[in-house]
Amino acid sequence: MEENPSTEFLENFLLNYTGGEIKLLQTYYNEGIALLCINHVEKRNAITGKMLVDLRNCVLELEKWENGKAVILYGEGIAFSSGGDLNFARTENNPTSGFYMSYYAHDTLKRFRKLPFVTVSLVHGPALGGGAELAVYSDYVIVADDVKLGFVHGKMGIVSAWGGTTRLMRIVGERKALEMVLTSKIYSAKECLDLGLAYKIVNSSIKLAETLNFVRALTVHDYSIIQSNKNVTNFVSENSFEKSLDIEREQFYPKWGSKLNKEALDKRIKHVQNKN
Ligand SMILES: CCC(=O)SCCNC(=O)CCNC(=O)[C@H](O)C(C)(C)COP(=O)(O)OP(=O)(O)OC[C@H]1O[C@@H](n2cnc3c(N)ncnc32)[C@H](O)[C@@H]1OP(=O)(O)O
Repeated sequence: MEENPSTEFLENFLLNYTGGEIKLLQTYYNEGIALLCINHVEKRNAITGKMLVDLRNCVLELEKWENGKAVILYGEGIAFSSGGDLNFARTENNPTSGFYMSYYAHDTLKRFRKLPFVTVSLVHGPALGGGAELAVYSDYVIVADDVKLGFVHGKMGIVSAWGGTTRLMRIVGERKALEMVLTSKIYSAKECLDLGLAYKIVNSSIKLAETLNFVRALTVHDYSIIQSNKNVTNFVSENSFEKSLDIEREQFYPKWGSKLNKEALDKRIKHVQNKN
């Protein structure tokens, strides 16, 4: 296994797994607000290798945005994200592939955390496994009233792949984070709010409009003020954050392709049952 794989090597590997896209929408750029859209609707916004590459390209583009103020990460269709693509999980079911995926995603998401903009995840419907991990990377998690959020990795014989436990602990504290990852429980909007994971609940039928209003209220000042404030808050404990991601990856990748993981992947997986 290459311990410091190049970006080019990792992208060639991940781009074998196509489907879906993550794209930047400039609809509200005039207000300093970017939309980062997860779109793989037919697979409940499962994140393919190609979508991890898309995400990185979006983050690289955002890094160049001089007068930006905020980014809203959201999912098209009826889910925020069903997590890592099970096609990739079943095909690349070995620790080396797990290491490569995790290494690449960590690097992208560390860059996302360092953006000098207010970041907000608008989370609705299922947000499971890697989907829950992506959700907690933002400064603020806004949940719609239909959210079903769960760190279901344990049920899959793995632990978090993309740094989600490190982020989760920072948001909800050690004991609540541990409870969430140890139980793999699926949380409702009210439970997310009570945990301190969600900052606000929005109505699922007008969720983007409500989230935009929340973001507008936070971004009334000039972009230079917002970015300076974000540069300060981003800096605080950055080193321990990055070190913790390294440890999280060391725990994750040997479990990718383990006996437990294989047994879970061999089953028909549905973490949330439809009511009808
Ligand atoms: C990074 C590590 C990780 O993320 S580990 C966690 C991986 N994620 C999962 O295990 C989620 C498994 N999926 C589910 O629990 C359900 O599909 C959820 C998301 C609750 C949606 O249920 P429901 O609305 O009834 O839809 P469904 O099950 O019929 O699925 C529709 C189609 O989407 C697919 N799908 C779903 N999740 C994934 C996924 N993670 N990767 C790839 N495909 C996924 C389903 O297989 C189904 O596809 P198809 O229509 O049968 O072709």
